[in-house]
Amino acid sequence: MTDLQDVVDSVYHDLADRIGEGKLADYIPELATIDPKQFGIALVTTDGTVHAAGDAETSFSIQSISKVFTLTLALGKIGDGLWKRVGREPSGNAFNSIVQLEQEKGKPRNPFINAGAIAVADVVLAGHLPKEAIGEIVQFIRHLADDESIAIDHNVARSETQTGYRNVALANFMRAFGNLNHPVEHVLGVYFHHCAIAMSCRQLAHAGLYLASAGRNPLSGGSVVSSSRARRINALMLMCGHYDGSGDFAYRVGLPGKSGVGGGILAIAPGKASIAVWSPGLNENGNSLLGSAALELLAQRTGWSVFGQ
Ligand SMILES: NC(=O)CC[C@H](N)C(=O)O
Repeated sequence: MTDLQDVVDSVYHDLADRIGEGKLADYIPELATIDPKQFGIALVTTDGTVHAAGDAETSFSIQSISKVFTLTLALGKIGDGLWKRVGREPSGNAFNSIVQLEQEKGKPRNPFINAGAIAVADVVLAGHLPKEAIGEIVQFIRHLADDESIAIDHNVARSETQTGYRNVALANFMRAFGNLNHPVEHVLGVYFHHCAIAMSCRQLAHAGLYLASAGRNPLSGGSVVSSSRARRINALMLMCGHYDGSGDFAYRVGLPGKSGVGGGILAIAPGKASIAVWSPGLNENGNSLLGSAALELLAQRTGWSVFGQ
């Protein structure tokens, strides 16, 4: 099968019977109110052509997928200095685990587990008020997606601020080790708000295009990062983007990917396309169940795994 729209349609069609499978991320009360029977796919090729199916225009909470964009901003600010604060190794633990943080003296394993993303938020916050840092992140994502309508879902941000006790614990732990430079409430304000950004699959696939195009975003026109930085962000997504499910995702899909507990996944086929899938039901690792299945079929049918056909 060569026509990409046919591939996207066939993936949607073959999984349509399973829409609604998986478990909502009910530890964030606002996410427990989402209708689980939704499923969207959007694929944007490096020349900007869009192929979509299902609920590809419906906004959802991008949650941890936002960590790809905050990592990109933090690397832009302090470059390799970031790696003094955050590691580059898979954690083999759940996204909100605290166990390694004590053994490794407050240095999170990677920028995609919650602790690592909280340290990244601290870097983005430097020299700003929290609302300025949040504004910078939203503006960056709007620029990448070439879409000014992208915004924060304030109900989700409030819900997480009220119930994010584990993140408060992680942040305090890092602050005790001297790995946060700003007050915990400020850093978490930035973190909770960037996790609460709402986007559709189509917007998200657009925003990720720089990672598929050697650091350039053909839609917004310019260079976002160098090609070597894009390659490295992809490497981190491949190794760490699905937490303790990263090995399984690499085995089944073979593409750099970043999941979020809102049920979205951004996957990158370098040189070919940026792909966003969304279905709110999660598997046991907190990754979209149908979204992972969709990417597995898509990778099979396009032959796009980074490990060869
Ligand atoms: N894996 C995720 O998407 C987790 C992000 C969520 N905001 C949290 O901190 O728990």
